Amino acid sequence: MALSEFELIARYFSHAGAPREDVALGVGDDCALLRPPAGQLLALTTDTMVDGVHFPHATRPGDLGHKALAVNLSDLAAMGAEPAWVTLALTLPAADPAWLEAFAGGFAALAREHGVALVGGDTTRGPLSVTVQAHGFVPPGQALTRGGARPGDLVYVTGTLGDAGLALLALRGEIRLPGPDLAAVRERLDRPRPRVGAGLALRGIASACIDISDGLAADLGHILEASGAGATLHLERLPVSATLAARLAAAGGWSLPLSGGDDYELCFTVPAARQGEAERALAAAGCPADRVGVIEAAPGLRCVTPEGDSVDAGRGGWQHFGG
Ligand SMILES: Nc1ncnc2c1ncn2[C@@H]1O[C@H](COP(=O)(O)OP(=O)(O)OP(=O)(O)O)[C@@H](O)[C@H]1O
Ligand SMILES: Cc1ncc(C[n+]2csc(CCOP(=O)(O)O)c2C)c(N)n1
Ligand SMILES: [Mg+2]
Ligand SMILES: [Mg+2]
Ligand SMILES: [Mg+2]
Repeated sequence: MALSEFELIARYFSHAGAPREDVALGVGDDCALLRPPAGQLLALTTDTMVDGVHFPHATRPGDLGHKALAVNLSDLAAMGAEPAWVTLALTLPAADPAWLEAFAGGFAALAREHGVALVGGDTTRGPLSVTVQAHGFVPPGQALTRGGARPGDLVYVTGTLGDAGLALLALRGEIRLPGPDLAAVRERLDRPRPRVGAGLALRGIASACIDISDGLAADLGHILEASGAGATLHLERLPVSATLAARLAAAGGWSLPLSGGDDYELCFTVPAARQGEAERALAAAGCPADRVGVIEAAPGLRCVTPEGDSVDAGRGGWQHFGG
């Protein structure tokens, strides 16, 4: 017997997250009823993923469930917010139990890892598309915004950049990778790890922060615009995996780390006087980070090589319109 819409919701999504005491009423009524903690700000964000646009059609459903949640937790991380609740709006071409089981499993595993409750959503038929809205908490005055970078601040990036873009090149047949390297970069594309702990550790230390979804050049560009500043990036300092480092020229030079996107790492700025504090806080959070540049008063992004040559970062980055 075919699964009805309400059986589908009850079976796969009524418990696809962590239980939380601040959820007075979760999945099943016209609204969820939630208890925001007294004295904290609610941080709220949403991102959509569309088949063939945000993920290759062949993406496994468990990976899609993970990634749709991960990209939203990444935005909470970028603000220094502590994740709490999420909603899930799903548009599905068909109600396939095996697909739903795997999708809900990937979603629930990451939700439980971060103590996040799935409190509601929507289910419709149509071309595959997944929208998550994530809610988190941050004390007043402690959110990491895009607008606080000042000349002299140091620019940092967590983890490594460009592997997700390399995976897309390989999946399109534009570059050949040995099996283990392909598996490693596909893991970065399909199962990004949102830097929630790093965002929390940077509260009260970073002067600005953003998560890297469209590419470092574009996303650092948002910090620069919001802060009314510019920056110089030292390309040789950009953190890349051994897999990407071994074939950087074949993969388009610095274009993947600068503009490949889908990295879900954090780019943040720190006043020079707080460099040690920032590096210790991130180390304690178990998050690698590299100092890649400096904020300057002159607007624009300048990318330089150790020889002093300038490289054009272009307008770069992932955009749905224009560009
Ligand atoms: N249709 C819209 N209506 C209102 N606000 C929007 C709309 N689309 C985007 N925004 C807002 O514009 C800002 C930038 O959105 P954007 O989606 O670029 O950020 P992001 O989620 O950090 O990046 P990405 O989508 O690449 O992960 C955010 O504050 C977002 O809430
Ligand atoms: C099939 C396929 N084509 C391209 C990409 C790359 N990509 C898609 S969306 C995005 C940035 C974030 O999007 P948004 O700004 O909408 O949140 C990036 C880097 C992909 N992952 N899969
Ligand atoms: Mg967005
Ligand atoms: Mg973001
Ligand atoms: Mg986002």
